[in-house]
Amino acid sequence: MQTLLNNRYQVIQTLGGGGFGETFLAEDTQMPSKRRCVIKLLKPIQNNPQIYQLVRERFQREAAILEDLGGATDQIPSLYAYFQSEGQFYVVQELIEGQTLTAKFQQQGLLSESSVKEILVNLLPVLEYIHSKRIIHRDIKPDNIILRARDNKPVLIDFGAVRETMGTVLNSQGNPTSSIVIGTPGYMPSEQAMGRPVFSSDLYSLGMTAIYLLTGKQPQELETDPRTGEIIWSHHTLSVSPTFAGVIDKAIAYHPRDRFATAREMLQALQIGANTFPPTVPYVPPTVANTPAPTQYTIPVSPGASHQPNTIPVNSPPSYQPGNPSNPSNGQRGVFIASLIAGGLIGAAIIIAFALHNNKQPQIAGESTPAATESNIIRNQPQETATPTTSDRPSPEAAIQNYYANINQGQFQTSWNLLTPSLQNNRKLHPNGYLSYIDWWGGRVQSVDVTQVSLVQANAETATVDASLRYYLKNGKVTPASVRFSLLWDAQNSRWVVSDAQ
Ligand SMILES: Nc1ncnc2c1ncn2[C@@H]1O[C@H](COP(=O)(O)OP(=O)(O)OP(=O)(O)O)[C@@H](O)[C@H]1O
Repeated sequence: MQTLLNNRYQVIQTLGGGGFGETFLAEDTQMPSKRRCVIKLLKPIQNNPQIYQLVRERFQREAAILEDLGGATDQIPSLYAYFQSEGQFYVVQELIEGQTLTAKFQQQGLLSESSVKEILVNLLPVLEYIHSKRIIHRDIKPDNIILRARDNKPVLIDFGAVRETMGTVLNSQGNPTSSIVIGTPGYMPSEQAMGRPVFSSDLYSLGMTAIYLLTGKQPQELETDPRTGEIIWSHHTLSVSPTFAGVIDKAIAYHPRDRFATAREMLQALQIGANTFPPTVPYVPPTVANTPAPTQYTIPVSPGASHQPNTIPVNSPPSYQPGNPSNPSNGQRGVFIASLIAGGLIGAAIIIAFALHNNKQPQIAGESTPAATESNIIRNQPQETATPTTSDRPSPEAAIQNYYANINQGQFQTSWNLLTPSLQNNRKLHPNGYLSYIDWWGGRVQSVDVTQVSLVQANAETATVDASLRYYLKNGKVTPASVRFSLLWDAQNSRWVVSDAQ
């Protein structure tokens, strides 16, 4: 019989091993039940003091975290003991009987939306708790979540990578240094890869885990949108609702600022997001034609070379100058339109924006390019509104087209990010923020046709555009609308963003 570890633990089998250690299944011979446990051995490399120090810290950290956290929730293994023996470090912890999400996927293939949602809903409170302790897990991935056999609850393991945000490391000058990069490529967001994880880094990793379960694709196998940097994944699954996809998209947004700020927010989004909340705004369609919804509207979109990969709030928005109301005849359209706006403008003219932009053609008002002609772009006051310094910008009309093109392509996170924060936070339009937005655009609207776009005014910082839209709703109805958009020039990202719609 093998000697007992620490005179107490009988190793039964090896569960895994990595660069810094090994994990064993063992039996506690000093407990009456001979209960089984998991022992993690961390092996420092003796001749490398830096690594020795890192491993030692990792060991102590995992033990302390498990002691603190594991006692408070049963979805984190409890710490049973930790000890040092012959220069090696051991952590003894609760054995979670069940299978990792990786094993589950390998056994049963793709998981359904409802199964994945259940996992997220059950895991997010654990993350909320960890984050409330100012701890970032940093290595959430299918391998580190075990579905417990007895109740199917997800249990989070492997706390060797956690970073306590309070425990910033100081360098020799006494300045805080960024933490050592720990995490799994693909599952960790870019800020974490740069050594600066934030709480929403864990939400990103959880979102990537969900995508793996829904699509079977590892993060490296997924494409990204060259214009926005966002990950494109939903076409790999046929059975995910736009609302659920929207929640995951928000979790995995490239920039932390575009993600859910907290685990609770993401949890609420999942709980509310089951299409149970009312439409974005109450609306009565002005006219309804019973024409069938068209097949998926597709618009050629060229990657715009000058477009930055991500969304940054617009800097100091200039004050909005309302233009003349256009087509004021329809008294019902206000609220409806507002929701639309928020939702999505675009349709066809991306072509124009990019064609014009890429060709570096000066945007001479009144000059009609072939693309513009195709898209029925009209400029009402061409000579007066042209801005001499903005000749190589995308046109405001094209920005509106681009907005709706994103919606038609299901890129709701991207279109949402084309709204100014104040429009995003407009509770009349979006009572539940982004959730209301995706509920409307993803849940109820099949596509939007931009039948006409006309420039009302433009200067270096603001523009006003009138658009005629046609909404093809999922219930088969078709609803026309006229909307006046206010746009602001976002110099940082070289694009127009929508600040208002009426
Ligand atoms: N508390 C636990 N209960 C049940 N199984 C566990 C527990 N902790 C780890 N395991 C399993 O042991 C195996 C090894 O896990 P562990 O995460 O410790 O090592 P690793 O993944 O090889 O290394 P790393 O720490 O670098 O991620 C995995 O299959 C994991 O699911």
